[in-house]
Amino acid sequence: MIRFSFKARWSNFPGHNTAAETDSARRAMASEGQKVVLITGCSSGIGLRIAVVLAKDEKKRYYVIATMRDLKKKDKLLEAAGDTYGKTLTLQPLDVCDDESVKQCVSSVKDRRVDVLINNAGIGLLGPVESISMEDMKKVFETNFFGAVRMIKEVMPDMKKRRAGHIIVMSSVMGLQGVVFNDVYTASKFAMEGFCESLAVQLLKFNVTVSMIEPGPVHTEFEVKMMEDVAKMEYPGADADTVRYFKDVYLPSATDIFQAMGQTAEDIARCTKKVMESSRPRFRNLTNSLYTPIVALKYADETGGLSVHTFYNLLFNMGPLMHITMNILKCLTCRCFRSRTV
Ligand SMILES: NC(=O)C1=CN([C@@H]2O[C@H](COP(=O)(O)OP(=O)(O)OC[C@H]3O[C@@H](n4cnc5c(N)ncnc54)[C@H](OP(=O)(O)O)[C@@H]3O)[C@@H](O)[C@H]2O)C=CC1
Ligand SMILES: CC1=C(/C=C/C(C)=C/C=C/C(C)=C/C=O)C(C)(C)CCC1
Repeated sequence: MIRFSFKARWSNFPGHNTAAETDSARRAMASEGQKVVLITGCSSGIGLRIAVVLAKDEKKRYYVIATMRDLKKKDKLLEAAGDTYGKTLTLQPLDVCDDESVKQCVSSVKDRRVDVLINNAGIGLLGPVESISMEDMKKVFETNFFGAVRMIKEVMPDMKKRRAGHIIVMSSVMGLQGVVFNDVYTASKFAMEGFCESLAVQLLKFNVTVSMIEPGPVHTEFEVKMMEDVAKMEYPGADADTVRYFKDVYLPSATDIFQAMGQTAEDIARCTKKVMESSRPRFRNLTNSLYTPIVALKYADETGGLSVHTFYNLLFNMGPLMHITMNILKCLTCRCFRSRTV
């Protein structure tokens, strides 16, 4: 079992909200006409990049409240944010798994006005189900599903009252299509898709928009933690064949797919900004067109047979072919090839 991230108790961070940090974070205020954007999980990866891209908006249209559960990890964000910190970007502690932390953070926002909520915080979980404890599975749901739900519950009533707002959720292609050995992570993203698909209808009546962003593989800490964990994990409870399929069949294919199809956090941030700025934001937003055919399979055959058997064949019968295909794809999509042809 491989866990990409970890949850920590809010109260375990003595330095999480020092007076100096809070003062400096509060010095900046949203100017009139600026949209207040609250983002969860900004210590690294996609959340960090979205915060920076929005804070650096040329027209200064956004006032970004970048949040993270451990403010000791703020340096990477502040370095990337440069002189926007204290102007269009501010920092707040927030653990999406902690009721009190969520309430405190939203209450610290002037008039509780969050125009755009970006639910980005998330953790992964990979490996044979037999080897994963129920506790670890619950952590994934507590962060990816209940964490986002907790945030939505806190900001939604004010958005409904104001008849304005945009809720954005960092889902995944795994929110639309199951992927072998990602059973629990996939389930948490499916849960989010179902929750938001239902909520979007009610919220439309209040002029509040809901959008899902569905990236495929993205090169972030997520991938780094995965590779680190793979090297040291054992799989108690899983039989030798299953462990072999996971380590020798799935992992090499997943590595190929990351290399060939992987996007950057900057790609996802730009896509998210585009969704925010659209006059009619779409509900679903795949960030990687290479994934469209994979997701389309389930809509082409409502019995589910086509996707289950296609993925089975891709993984177990066409592994070497997939390796070659992914390398060709990697070559075709790499910037150096494009710069030589354009
Ligand atoms: N990378 C990928 O391939 C893809 C990722 N996604 C989704 O994108 C989102 C961001 O992931 P990514 O940037 O790749 O990964 P990272 O691991 O780089 O970032 C995850 C962020 O979530 C934070 N986080 C985790 N638990 C909590 C919590 N309880 N409260 C607040 N913050 C928390 C982490 O904080 P800390 O540093 O404290 O752990 C970190 O800032 C996730 O929802 C993920 O599921 C979707 C598709 C593909
Ligand atoms: C192995 C394999 C696949 C793997 C896909 C992967 C590895 C996707 C990763 C997505 C991520 C990391 C999403 C995060 O939210 C496919 C394409 C389904 C085809 C069948 C074989």
